[in-house]
Amino acid sequence: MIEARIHKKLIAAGGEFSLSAELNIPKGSLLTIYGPSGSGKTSLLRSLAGLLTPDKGFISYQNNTWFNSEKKINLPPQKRNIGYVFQDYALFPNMTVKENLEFASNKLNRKSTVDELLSAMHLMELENRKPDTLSGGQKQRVALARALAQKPDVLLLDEPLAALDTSMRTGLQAYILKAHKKEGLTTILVSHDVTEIMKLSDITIILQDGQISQIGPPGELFMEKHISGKFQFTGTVLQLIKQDVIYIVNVLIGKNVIKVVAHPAEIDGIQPGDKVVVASKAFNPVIYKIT
Ligand SMILES: Nc1ncnc2c1ncn2[C@@H]1O[C@H](COP(=O)(O)OP(=O)(O)OP(=O)(O)O)[C@@H](O)[C@H]1O
Repeated sequence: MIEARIHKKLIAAGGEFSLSAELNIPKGSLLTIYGPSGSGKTSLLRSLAGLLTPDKGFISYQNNTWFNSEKKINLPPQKRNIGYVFQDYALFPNMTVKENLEFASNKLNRKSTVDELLSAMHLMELENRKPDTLSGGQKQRVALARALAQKPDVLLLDEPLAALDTSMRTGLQAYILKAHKKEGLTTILVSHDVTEIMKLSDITIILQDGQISQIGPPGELFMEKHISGKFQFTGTVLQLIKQDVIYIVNVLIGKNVIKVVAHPAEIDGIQPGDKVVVASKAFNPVIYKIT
């Protein structure tokens, strides 16, 4: 269990605000953090990792104190056994892909751990390359592999799949979930992708202006529970997924994701990011772009 009470004054462009979060995360959970840009998601992860010192509060993992402002305890990051995938990857530039992983892994089973991760992340062909010769998506895969190589207790992921295309993203989502379960990790994932959150996490917190505004299973926070026969909503297209001869369109409406079944002709010209209206016509869903 991670128990944390974190209070930290942050300075945004518009002035000071307080990050103030109380978390009890059972060991083995996969918790996601969702919220607008600047709401404090990265600062919360950095506080847990020991990279940002809270003004007040405490953090413990399995009853071991990592931070306690009153008792003046503040374990450095390397004593917290955390794997961290940063938004900007933070790879060692002078080491190859393989050396980055070897550096992070323990001596015990180093070779098998590194080889397994290189293979799982499709990095075998890149193992002798230096980070500055890799694409953003490739760097992100190396960063994820390196975080797992150190066999952490707690895995902190700051939008780890943001730079990847859909098929790589889907593959790595499955791999994260597998590693999370196999290693019994406690994982905290920052994501803006509601579909990803729904797929991966047991529990989600929504952070707004440094405060937890909602907490619960993502299905409850994001899914529309009572869709009536007659409805008309505006939303943003998240994803179009081809399934045989039809498309499944994931549309974000408020905080809810609606799945609309559409024929190719209906979604002609519609792309992720477009604002659309989802309505019903004779009990069939229709979708059209707002121009
Ligand atoms: N060490 C710090 N001291 C004071 N303020 C900080 C510090 N680090 C970040 N901030 C400020 O805190 C605010 C929240 O930043 P943070 O990176 O935690 O947000 P975020 O929710 O992760 O955003 P994004 O989704 O864009 O990554 C920002 O306005 C930032 O400038």
